[in-house]
Amino acid sequence: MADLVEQAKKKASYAAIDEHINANTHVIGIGSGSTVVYCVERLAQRFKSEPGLKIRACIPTSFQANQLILEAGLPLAELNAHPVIDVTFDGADEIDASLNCIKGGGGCHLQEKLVAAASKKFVVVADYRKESTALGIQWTKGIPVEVIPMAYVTIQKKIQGLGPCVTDSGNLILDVFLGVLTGDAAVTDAHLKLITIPGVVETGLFIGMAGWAYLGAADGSVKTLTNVTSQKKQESSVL
Ligand SMILES: O=C(CO)[C@H](O)[C@H](O)COP(=O)(O)O
Repeated sequence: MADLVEQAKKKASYAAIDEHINANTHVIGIGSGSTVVYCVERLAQRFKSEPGLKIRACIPTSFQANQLILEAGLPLAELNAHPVIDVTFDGADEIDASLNCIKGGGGCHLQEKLVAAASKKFVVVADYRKESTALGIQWTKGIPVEVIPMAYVTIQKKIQGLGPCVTDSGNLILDVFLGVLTGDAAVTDAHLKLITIPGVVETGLFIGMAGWAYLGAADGSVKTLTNVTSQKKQESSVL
């Protein structure tokens, strides 16, 4: 089982890198979690063996991603130096039919969302366990919500989340279960309900950002899902 899941993560990651990295890809966002490890592995293989690739900068979304980039010998840079990213690869905790995602199971969703929002293309990589018809079915631990420490108790009274854990930005994470979110409107409502509370910095709901999802299956195949509306919105929002 564990081997099948790791194989699925690897196959999905390799397919995503091979389809989205070419001679015109210069700035790449690197997400966080166990699946993107394989993206960085494949990226480094190609960077070292294909002189035609002109990768100038890899932008991390966490301390973990920072170290992955450094250890792979890829060029590390920060978002402030490269505010427009060609493509970002990231994992997800759950992905619905519109490619809306719950992210932040690793506590990195604030920086992940900043990098995703600066990217012309946002590509999600995951294994078969993450695909869902509605958010909240597969990932039942709740939506990760990043809050500033001073507001932790007042916010917890309002939304009854479980936590906290400390993020790379020095904030706290509360996990808030709002039930099963069926359809784009329900996902947006849940995000708005949380983000409008004073002291909430970001939610783990990534709405209309992912244009592609590569999902590794247990049989070794990779399923590709696309959302053309999100692709266009994402590309136009960073230009
Ligand atoms: O959002 C994330 C971290 O904040 C991760 O991308 C998400 O938790 C998926 O991780 P993994 O690839 O290990 O399943």
